[in-house]
Amino acid sequence: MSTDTNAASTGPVWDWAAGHGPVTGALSATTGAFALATTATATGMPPTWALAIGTAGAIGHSAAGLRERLAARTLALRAASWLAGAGWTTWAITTGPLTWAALGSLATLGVGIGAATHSSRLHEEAREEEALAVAARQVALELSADRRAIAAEWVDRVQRVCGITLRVLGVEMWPTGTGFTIDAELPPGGTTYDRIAKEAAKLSSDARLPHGCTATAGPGIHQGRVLIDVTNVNVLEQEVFYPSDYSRLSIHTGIPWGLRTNADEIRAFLREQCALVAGPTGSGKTNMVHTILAGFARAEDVLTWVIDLNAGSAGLPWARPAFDAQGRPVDGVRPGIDWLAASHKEAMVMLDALVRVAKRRKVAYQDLMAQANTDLLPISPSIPQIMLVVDEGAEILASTDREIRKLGDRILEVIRIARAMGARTVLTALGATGSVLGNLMIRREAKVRVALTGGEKEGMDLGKQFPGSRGLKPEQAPYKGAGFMGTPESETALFKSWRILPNQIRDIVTATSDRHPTLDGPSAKAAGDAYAQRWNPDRTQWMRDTTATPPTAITPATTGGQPSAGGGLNLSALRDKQAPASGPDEDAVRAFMEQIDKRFGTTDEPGTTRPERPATPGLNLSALQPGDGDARQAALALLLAAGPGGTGASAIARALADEHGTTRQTVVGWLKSWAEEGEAVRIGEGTKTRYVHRRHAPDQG
Ligand SMILES: Nc1ncnc2c1ncn2[C@@H]1O[C@H](COP(=O)(O)OP(=O)(O)OP(=O)(O)O)[C@@H](O)[C@H]1O
Repeated sequence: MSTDTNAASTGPVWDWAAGHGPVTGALSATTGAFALATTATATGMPPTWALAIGTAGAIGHSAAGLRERLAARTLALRAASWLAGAGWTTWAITTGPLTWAALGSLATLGVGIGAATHSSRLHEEAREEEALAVAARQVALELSADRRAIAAEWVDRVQRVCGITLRVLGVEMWPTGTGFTIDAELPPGGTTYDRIAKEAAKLSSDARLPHGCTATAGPGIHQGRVLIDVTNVNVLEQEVFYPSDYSRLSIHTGIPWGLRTNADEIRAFLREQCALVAGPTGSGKTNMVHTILAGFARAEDVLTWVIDLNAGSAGLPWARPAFDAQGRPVDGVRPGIDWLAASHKEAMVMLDALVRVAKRRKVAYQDLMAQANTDLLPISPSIPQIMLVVDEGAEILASTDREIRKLGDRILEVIRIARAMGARTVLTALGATGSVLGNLMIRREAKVRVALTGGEKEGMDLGKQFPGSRGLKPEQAPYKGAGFMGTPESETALFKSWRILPNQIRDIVTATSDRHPTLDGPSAKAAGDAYAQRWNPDRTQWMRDTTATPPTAITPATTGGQPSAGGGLNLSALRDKQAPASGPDEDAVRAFMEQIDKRFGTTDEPGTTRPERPATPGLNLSALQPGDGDARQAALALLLAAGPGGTGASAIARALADEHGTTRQTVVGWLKSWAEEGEAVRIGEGTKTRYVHRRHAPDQG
């Protein structure tokens, strides 16, 4: 070890940049004065120079102190210190600094300066604290003036509209900035809060609240108090993105599904309940399914099995990032869902396995339940809940087609037998018509209900979907992703689902990969090979076959002579989804490619088309889909610019870090999905792995 290091580790550490305290300040002043006096005596300097220097110092420091707005007392002390030091130095130069009288008086001077500095510092600190307190009092005063104004306004309003005189005890402004709550005492004489509650619409109108905003009264801390929640910002109208906090959730803590009008999160508690999400085409139902899958992916004790006979589209974005172009698992990434069935056959295999799991759990966990003294299987990361999500599942249940009916029966069997054993369902429906809600099992077991209205009135029987809730009108939520939600824990009211885009789904898949549980031993055994092989590349070939749609032989049906929403069994697999040759997606992609071409000079020769671009919009273009973040697009541009040599995740992440704050892990996810989609080619292994854009890939010449 070097001596330098020793010295550094043992000696005091001086911070020459630090300001002076009472001790160092006094030391600095006295040693400075002493040094000047001895040097001046030795060199014969005129003593008046010291006095001139001291006076200049006193003036300079006072000016600086004034700029810092120091107290007059501190300024006087500083000036006095300079002048006293200068006086001593002048005297010492005249009489000789190396006498006992000179040294003694210098020491006394030092102690005096130190003590005075200490006291002036305390004074400065007290002044600063007082100034802060005055500012805080001022803010509080203004705030409470605001609250007083609100209180007075609402006392008048409730008097005018309901004929009740309230005494407001508090007004709490919501941290979300979207409204406030008034806590008030009802007048004596037996007035109840519901006399105000039933005038909600009139109060909202009297307050001139924007559309989608409400003034709702609820019970206070005792029966003589009322809480009035007033929203003044229309959350329903806004596009609110899924939160970027992917913290761990559990089936027991509830899974957030969206926002109330006061911007509070609303959670679905699905340990024992099933859910029904109804929404006509274009209401934002697919988006909502993704936010539901996002919540399940974040939970440490949930495995999600998805059935989507519409080409598996609800589950695909959650599965694909975990597999490469050949369908092999990608290291370190687990799919955000645990099983995906896009065909009738696979759905049947899945449902059979689920019924076997539920039955097996009943036997296998008898001891565990006896020990825990419960008849509900204790769900935990080691015995996870299985959430079966069936897109347009309600229409499957209502179908009269024999084959589809078999699927429907199995879904109903799961709903009927598996509550205690930890398997619940989330079914979506195009419309909450009588044919769906006529089913007793759904009515009884699926009490977590959502109706996405999007302003659609046809087939929207909100009274049937939310029995007991009066006055719900689709017109109240005429926005995509908005509607009503009610659960056994939370009254039916307006709600807005978050918006979620493909790049965020990929982020969530990556971020939650290490937290998904594995199916417990007895269940996995009961589920058998059908489950163990679910991600087998042969079974998932359809996911990579981007031009094929799994055939779904479903015949439109009528139920009890009544056509279901949209006219018969309107499964979207049957809808004409053939996109035009050039849709908005394709246009956006083309515009982006042109930008890249401009920047990197990669434009095709005039007259050449882009044969490698898939002709069908929406296929194999997710790398460039609009809505993907700037960072992702910038990453793609870098990949393209890297040419045939290619580049890697670290290099891209470094280049994006400053502007976009992108992490390497995120870039890894993008590169993997591009490789999988054929947008990029992976070359080399381990630390030598590089990615080359397909335009520069070796086989493209
Ligand atoms: N929560 C939301 N917030 C804002 N806009 C939304 C929300 N959900 C959906 N949208 C908008 O509505 C459009 C349609 O959404 P989505 O595809 O989810 O509807 P859908 O009901 O599933 O329709 P389809 O059955 O035709 O697929 C989206 O492209 C988006 O522009």
